[in-house]
Amino acid sequence: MARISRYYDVNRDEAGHRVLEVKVTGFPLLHLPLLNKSTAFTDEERRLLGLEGLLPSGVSTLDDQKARAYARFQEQGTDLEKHAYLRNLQDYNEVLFFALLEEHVEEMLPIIYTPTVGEAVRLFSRLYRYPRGFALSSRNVARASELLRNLHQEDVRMIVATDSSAILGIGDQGFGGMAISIGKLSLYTAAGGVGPDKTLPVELDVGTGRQDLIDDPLYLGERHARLTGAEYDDFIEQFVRAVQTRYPKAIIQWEDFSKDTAFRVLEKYRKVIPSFNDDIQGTGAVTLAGVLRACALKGERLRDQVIVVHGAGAGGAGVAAALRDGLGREGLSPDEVARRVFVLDSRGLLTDDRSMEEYKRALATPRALTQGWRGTDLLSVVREARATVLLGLSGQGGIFSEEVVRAAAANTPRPVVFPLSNPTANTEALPEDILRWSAGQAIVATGSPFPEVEFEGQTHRIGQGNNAFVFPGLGFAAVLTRASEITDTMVAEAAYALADYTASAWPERTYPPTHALREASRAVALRVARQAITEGVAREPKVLGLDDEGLSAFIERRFWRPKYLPYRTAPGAGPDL
Ligand SMILES: NC(=O)c1ccc[n+]([C@@H]2O[C@H](COP(=O)([O-])OP(=O)(O)OC[C@H]3O[C@@H](n4cnc5c(N)ncnc54)[C@H](O)[C@@H]3O)[C@@H](O)[C@H]2O)c1
Ligand SMILES: O=C(O)C[C@H](O)C(=O)O
Ligand SMILES: [Mn+2]
Repeated sequence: MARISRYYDVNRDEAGHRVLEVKVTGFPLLHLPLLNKSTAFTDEERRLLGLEGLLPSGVSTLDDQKARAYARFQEQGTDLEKHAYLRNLQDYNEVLFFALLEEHVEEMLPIIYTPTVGEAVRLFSRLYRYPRGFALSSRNVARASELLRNLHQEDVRMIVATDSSAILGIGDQGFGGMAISIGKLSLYTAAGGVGPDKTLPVELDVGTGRQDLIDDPLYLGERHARLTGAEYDDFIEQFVRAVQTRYPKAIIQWEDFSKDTAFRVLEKYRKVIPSFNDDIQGTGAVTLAGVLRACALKGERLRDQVIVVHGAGAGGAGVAAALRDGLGREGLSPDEVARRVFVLDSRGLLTDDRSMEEYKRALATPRALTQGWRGTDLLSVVREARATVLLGLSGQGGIFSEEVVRAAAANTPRPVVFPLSNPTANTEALPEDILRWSAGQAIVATGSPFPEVEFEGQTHRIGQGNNAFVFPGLGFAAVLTRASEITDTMVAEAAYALADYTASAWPERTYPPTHALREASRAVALRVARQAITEGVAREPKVLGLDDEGLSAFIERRFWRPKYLPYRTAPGAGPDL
């Protein structure tokens, strides 16, 4: 049996039930978040594990503990305090943290994830309390393999790694990006079924371009400019090689790399180690899914739309590529596709006669198409191209102005407007404004959560178009099938799986409600796993011969759930560390 951790393993008892065999007892056992049941240790476990006298005599159930923790959660004054409270709980007792999250996912998702996680990133060095994850820096990267051996986990399967160069829409955050890696992995466990013992958040601390961080005496990261060029490339290379050695079954999700590194790192490593870029590919898939749903809601097809993507970084380019692919699948030729998707960066429309970064070239509009246009700024493009779909990935709060939204509404009875930038302050337009400017006709989804909008007696639900609906299922499928590679077709399958799931379970909506995140992720995981098997990239022998029912049952069985297992000591366990 594969070992799970230096401190424990899961085994079967005589009756065949799962039991956790600990190699640590006494006080340290109460300080390992993956092992600590705190007040839920039974009297017998307390006796056996040297815990008597270390805990109050009352024994709580997990439900009691949840009730206690939820009451404390509610007493926290601000969202940031709630975030800190939940993060402390996670670092104290992970089963309890995930059990609580499971019960209150709609309420707690915006606290552990977007938008509050953005504040936690900004204030990371100030909020810091307990160690979590793996911090690689320019100072220690040469010894990456050796340092990975300091981690107690023996079988990490899912890594989220950031270099913090473009966190959400708030830019370079130095070491603080670690909070994003942690938040994404919490969703992997809560929604994607990957056990917390199999996840590893990573901060690739290559320095920061922020002088204010370098000058901050409390800053916890490396105090030097970002590595670039060969130094940067070597850093990533050493990280990847070390992961391959220590955790050969691991998958990497690249997160919040700025456009300057995101495409390069993805392309260099996607065939070296199973990996994907969440901002490029996850966002592409989630946006395609939402636009497909929006089209269905208005009784049209994707191929009928003219799409403007505002922002051409990792997110924008990924979204444009996914929509182009979607249009191709509906039968449009490459020429026709080029007339349907218009991408803008900070200098306006990408046209093929312009200078631009290499990765943008494939998304550029032929100059000839813009003949006679009055301009190539956002408003002009919406007007001249007669855009029906407006997708915001520029991180520029408020840039979808009244004029822009009205221009889109003039092109079609039901414009689709998705301001997808995070966190909340970076949203390109507020849902209530979009609905007002479009006389209640727009179909709106946002990257950060927004409450529903009442407009002229109608209630409009605002879907959350966030890659959270894609990455947990996509990554989980790759883990379960031990995919050798995460292919573009697997990512596309995630988009169609999400759209189909939403159509059947939430037919009135663009995206499922967040309390259905886990169900949505399972639907995504099933289809992606099937695609991996069909394409021959699945390496897990147990999934190869399975039909859909068998595959679904396999996913269900492997889905980690927060509950306490009975404990016993492993043979040879010491009294403490
Ligand atoms: N909803 C989601 O799931 C999701 C996923 C990924 C990214 N995003 C959001 O997209 C935004 C960008 O993220 P990214 O990862 O692409 O960052 P990035 O740094 O890779 O790219 C940012 C891009 O924004 C564009 N931009 C900047 N100023 C602009 C302006 N004034 N006009 C037009 N374009 C401008 C540029 O093209 C730039 O390349 C962020 O706010 C992020 O939160 C949302
Ligand atoms: O983190 C999110 O909420 C989504 C996305 O990955 C982003 O960078 O904005
Ligand atoms: Mn991101």
